Amino acid sequence: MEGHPLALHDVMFIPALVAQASDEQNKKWLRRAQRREIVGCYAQTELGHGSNLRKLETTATYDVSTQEFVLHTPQITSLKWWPGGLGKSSNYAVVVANMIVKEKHLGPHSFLVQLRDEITHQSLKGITVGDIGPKLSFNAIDNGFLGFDNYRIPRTNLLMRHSRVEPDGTYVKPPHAKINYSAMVRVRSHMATGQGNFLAQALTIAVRYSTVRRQGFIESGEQEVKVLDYQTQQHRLFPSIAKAYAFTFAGYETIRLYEQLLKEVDTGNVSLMADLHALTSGLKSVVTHQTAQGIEQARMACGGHGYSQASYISEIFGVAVGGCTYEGENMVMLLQLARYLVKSVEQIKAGESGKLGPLVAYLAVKVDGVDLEKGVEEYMKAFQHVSRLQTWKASEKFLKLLKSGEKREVAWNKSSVELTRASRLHTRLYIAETFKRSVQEVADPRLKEVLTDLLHLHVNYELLDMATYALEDGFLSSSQLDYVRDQLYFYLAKIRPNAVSLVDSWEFSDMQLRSVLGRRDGNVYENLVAWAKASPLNKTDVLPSVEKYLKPMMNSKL
Ligand SMILES: CCCCCCCC/C=C\CCCCCCCCCCCCCCCC(=O)SCCNC(=O)CCNC(=O)[C@H](O)C(C)(C)COP(=O)(O)OP(=O)(O)OC[C@H]1O[C@@H](n2cnc3c(N)ncnc32)[C@H](O)[C@@H]1OP(=O)(O)O
Ligand SMILES: Cc1cc2nc3c(=O)[nH]c(=O)nc-3n(C[C@H](O)[C@H](O)[C@H](O)COP(=O)(O)OP(=O)(O)OC[C@H]3O[C@@H](n4cnc5c(N)ncnc54)[C@H](O)[C@@H]3O)c2cc1C
Repeated sequence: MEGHPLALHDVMFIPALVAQASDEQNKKWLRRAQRREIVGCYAQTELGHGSNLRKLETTATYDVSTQEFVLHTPQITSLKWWPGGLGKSSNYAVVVANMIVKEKHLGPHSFLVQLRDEITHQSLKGITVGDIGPKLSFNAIDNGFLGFDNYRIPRTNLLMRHSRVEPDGTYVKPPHAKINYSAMVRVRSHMATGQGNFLAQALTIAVRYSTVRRQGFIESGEQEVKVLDYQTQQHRLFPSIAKAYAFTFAGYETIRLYEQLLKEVDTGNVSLMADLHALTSGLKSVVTHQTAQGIEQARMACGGHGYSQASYISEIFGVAVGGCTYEGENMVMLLQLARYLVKSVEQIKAGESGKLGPLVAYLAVKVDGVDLEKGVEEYMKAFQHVSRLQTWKASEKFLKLLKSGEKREVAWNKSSVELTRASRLHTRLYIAETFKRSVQEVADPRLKEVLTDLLHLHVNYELLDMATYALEDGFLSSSQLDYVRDQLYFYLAKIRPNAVSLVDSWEFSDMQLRSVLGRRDGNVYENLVAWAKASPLNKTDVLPSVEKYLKPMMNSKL
């Protein structure tokens, strides 16, 4: 759970080679990487810049006389900082640097760079590399720093699948300006399933424990109730169970789209890039945020024992919450999706609705009201309405500021909170729609019934959560919201008998969960005592600190 020093080798180094190195280059490097003869990482972020890639400072200047690139770290803020596995484990890196050819700055490009000797593992001359120190979590990964002192690499180490520098310095442009960002898009495409998995782990622990823990009464009776029978406990946990499934379904779709994109790009078709970038930017942001919230609620749902490391939920939280930052800070990525939404509104205003992609076509179609009692389809229309309303509102605000003479960037900044709200609503609509579609495709009728209950829970929970938007223009009435509330409570109770099966179906082993509270056999109390007894503080009855500090204090006459 704390990560693995080779994680980035698999998650980013190899995928960057697959997507960005030419076939010829990969004949040389990929097999070696796959066999782990060389170990690599993805070195992009710098001490001074992570979000704004166009301002990366590491330079790769082409020297036509030797046909080499000279990598250099001009100042302290240009040090690579954060890359996982960079500090100690990797002997190679895909380094993203600002490429300069014939004095022309050509923007961020990726290079394969050897950092350490393959035999001794010592860092090479011209390379400064090390670990950045302990972090909130992921402490089994050596996130590192890296500096170059006019370090030379062959021209052929520029990853040349999509763009090239010829020996004479002629630059051949890629088919899409952002094609070198593909390793990031890949990770973002995988993050919804990865985060769904973290959420699922925390929920398995909390739900299982909530059937072991008995405290208080609902009706006066002989035995105290399992805390899972409290409506508040169900409200805390069950909507997150639905989300863990929803995120997984949405993630399957983005992974499939990424694979499709890879194939299409190889045939020169880059049309999917903008759509997938917008989609994964929003999805990674919403999913990581909601996952972190869900895990924290799962911890609190375990009361005092949730706070103990024996629950293991704090570890899961630490790792999962990193996703709000890595692969693009969430606000920054929500604003990337917002660009796409605003452009869509501009297209509609220009009478070009026909050109809108399928995920944003709803922005052009107004709906006057919904009859929620007719079922999930009507909820989708309500989600579309709130997303459309907010997207138009935020876009109009931005466009009005522009018209009033504000500079584009200033107008954008002044509209950015509203824009991020639009991005979240659009993404939540996407999640609900993929959830609905995925459940419709389930063949087993009993499984479909349980998942349909979860879907109903999800849409009612979500609509209530975004109710202010729907009330704002009178789209939903307060009696409709009462209906949504009643439905929510109905589905909480309906899901209760299946809650343990729903989390058990994820099939985490005790070894994976590492949680005393979430044990499959439910023997929580005996094992909490055993876990406490194993604490290093309990190795001796009396600690050395008694003689050293406590006694002098207790015996002091002052
Ligand atoms: C839960 C973890 C899951 C991870 C799983 C990964 C997959 C693994 C699979 C299986 C393995 C499972 C095992 C899991 C084990 C887990 C182990 C631990 C994993 C830890 C992983 C940690 C990895 C972390 C790595 C990193 O963080 S790398 C660094 C990431 N950095 C960023 O993301 C930087 C963010 N910034 C940017 O991307 C860019 O700066 C920007 C914000 C996009 C802006 O770029 P730029 O300035 O160049 O462009 P703009 O001017 O803003 O826009 C101009 C137009 O370009 C369009 N655009 C931008 N980007 C793209 C793109 N990528 N594609 C297409 N188009 C793009 C933009 O939309 C603009 O268009 P316009 O039309 O509006 O003009
Ligand atoms: C666990 C972990 C693993 C990582 N692994 C890697 C790795 O393997 N390789 C790698 O290269 N990097 C890695 N990183 C770095 C990571 O990708 C960056 O930290 C991340 O992209 C955020 O960039 P930043 O640190 O520059 O944040 P900043 O941009 O400095 O963010 C600070 C604040 O500024 C705000 N902000 C910044 N720009 C804007 C804007 N335009 N509009 C509005 N608000 C803005 C942000 O929203 C945030 O609130 C990792 C980071 C972490 C935490």
